[in-house]
Amino acid sequence: MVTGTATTMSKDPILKVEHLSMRFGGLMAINDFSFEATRGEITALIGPNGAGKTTVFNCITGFYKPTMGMITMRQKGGKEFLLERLPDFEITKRAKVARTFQNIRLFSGLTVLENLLVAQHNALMRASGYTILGLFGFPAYKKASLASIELAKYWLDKASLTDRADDPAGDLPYGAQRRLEIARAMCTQPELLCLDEPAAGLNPRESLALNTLLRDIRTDTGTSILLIEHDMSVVMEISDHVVVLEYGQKISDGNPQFVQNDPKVIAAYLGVEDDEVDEVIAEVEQVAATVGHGTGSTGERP
Ligand SMILES: Nc1ncnc2c1ncn2[C@@H]1O[C@H](COP(=O)(O)OP(=O)(O)OP(=O)(O)O)[C@@H](O)[C@H]1O
Repeated sequence: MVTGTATTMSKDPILKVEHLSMRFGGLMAINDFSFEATRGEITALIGPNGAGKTTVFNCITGFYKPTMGMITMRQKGGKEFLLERLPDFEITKRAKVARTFQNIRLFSGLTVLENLLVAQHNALMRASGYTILGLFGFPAYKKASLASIELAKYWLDKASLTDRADDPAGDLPYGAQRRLEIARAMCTQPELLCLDEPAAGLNPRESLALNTLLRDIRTDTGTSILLIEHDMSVVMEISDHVVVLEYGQKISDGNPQFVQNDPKVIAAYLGVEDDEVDEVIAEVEQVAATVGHGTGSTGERP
């Protein structure tokens, strides 16, 4: 029995991906993929290795131009941007979509605080009127400069990094670097934050700190989050909505409980055919019972 709810249409979508396809030579990495992310929610994009998750992210954030399809970002005020038509820097600046990468990309020689200030470069340059004189004379620049420090301090605190503010970013432990990357992305004041495997390589304590930071971002700022994640404990604990990809196609879409119990998802992760799922689960339960680790199963499909 599959419990939970499948997703239909979102009432207030911040992101709509429609019929997205991406071809690399002879390989169709993404094939007619559609989903919606709801404003103010955490949406997780999951799937086995090579399913196409990063390719979808790269299409949304302008690193790849999709072969086909439409990606619509709808801001709070109702303004819409077709992301597949914007250059990547405009996707951050105008559409207000920020992202982090699978491999951490901080300015490791700059301090933690400086990393957060660099992220606000665009706003500061605008306030300077794009002139050297502006930097020294414009009251607007001074005001913007103070505001940027306040914003950096806010995110230092949220990411539990205030005591490391003056240390080089490269000296931070791995988990703290991940939180700094997210804090830096938040300093661009995005409406949609895209995180590529934020929990990769984290220990359980760092994973908990990450979950807290992501929940705070959603609750305190209303920023919508789209994340790719392999760590199922993170996905199940913090996501409102989960979309599953396999071989570039959507195989499931719903709340975490629905997706976790969907035989198609179980089959994809076990690497078996859909109709073999019951058989495999029965075998696993039998082995668990034999070695004395009962699964506590009621006999229903998990
Ligand atoms: N630039 C590229 N050129 C050619 N093939 C690519 C390119 N980028 C991705 N691919 C291929 O597209 C498919 C999907 O890759 P992608 O990295 O999007 O998957 P993924 O789900 O993010 O995988 P993982 O979980 O391992 O990071 C893979 O077969 C990959 O080899």
